[in-house]
Amino acid sequence: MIRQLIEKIQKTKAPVCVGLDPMLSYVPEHIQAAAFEQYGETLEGAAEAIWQFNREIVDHTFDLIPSVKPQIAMYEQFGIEGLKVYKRTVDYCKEKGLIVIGDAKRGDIGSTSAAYAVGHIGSVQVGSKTYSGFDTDFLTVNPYLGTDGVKPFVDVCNSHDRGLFVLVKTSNPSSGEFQDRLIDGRPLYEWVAEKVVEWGDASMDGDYSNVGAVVGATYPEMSRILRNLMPRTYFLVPGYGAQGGTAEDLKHCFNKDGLGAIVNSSRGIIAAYKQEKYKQFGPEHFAEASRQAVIDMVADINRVL
Ligand SMILES: O=C(O)c1cc(=O)[nH]c(=O)n1[C@@H]1O[C@H](COP(=O)(O)O)[C@@H](O)[C@H]1O
Repeated sequence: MIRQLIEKIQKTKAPVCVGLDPMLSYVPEHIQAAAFEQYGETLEGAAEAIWQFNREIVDHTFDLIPSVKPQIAMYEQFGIEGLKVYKRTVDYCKEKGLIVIGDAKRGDIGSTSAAYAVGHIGSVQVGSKTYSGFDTDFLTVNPYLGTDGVKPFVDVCNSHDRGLFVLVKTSNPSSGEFQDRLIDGRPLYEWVAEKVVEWGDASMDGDYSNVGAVVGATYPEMSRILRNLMPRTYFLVPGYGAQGGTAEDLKHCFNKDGLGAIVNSSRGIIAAYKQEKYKQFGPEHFAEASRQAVIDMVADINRVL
């Protein structure tokens, strides 16, 4: 699967991923009003509004980008109606030729991880039939439970040619609280990085492994160390834009060939029309603002590669 992602990155010349993290407050009034008119101010109405919002953003950006990353929490807040829109969004993006990174940060004891893996990137047996529940191409995974919590994801990844991005050094302000703690003289994120390499050894797909790593854009010095420790691991890099990460901060995430990382921006793209820089588009043309924000992000990143 990583091979397909890389091919799309090369074709679009855009090592970026649009984060489909819709909050209702980002959805322009006219879309909310139409959805509420149809379904009332209900969870269904909210879900319809975020679906219409997502669809327009995807329609205005799919030709520029290789991938999207829907964050499942934004859908789960609307319960089952939200989850239906998560799935609808995944399917729509795949129809448009995009690689879909499901951001669910799953990880549990082995048997539970196996069920998560089946539901998100694998397939489930129902009598004589098999079904792929969410059917995303990649899934984000939390490695806190250790090898037996991660292995079921790797197994499904190998059997279904899918990919993972395992949390190694996250972008948030408190990420150092545990991740930077020294164990036998080395920070925890380095120990995790070595495990990610080990877990991914049997999942090579071309020059890179299907088992990737999440490395936040907000800690550039650490990304330099991690790039050296994990030369054949693809990085999913969140934290650009809304969290303060800049193009300069991303340099170390990439290998010399310009590959090795895909940079996510969610709010910076989907809520671009709310920023001063893109205000001229107005809420009616929010998706055009998102398109311009993608064009600007790609140019900004390519400038430092
Ligand atoms: O796994 C992730 O994608 C992730 C890891 C991390 O370290 N930091 C991080 O922000 N994310 C996700 O990346 C997205 C960032 O959103 P923006 O800050 O709006 O660009 C959200 O969906 C986060 O859940």
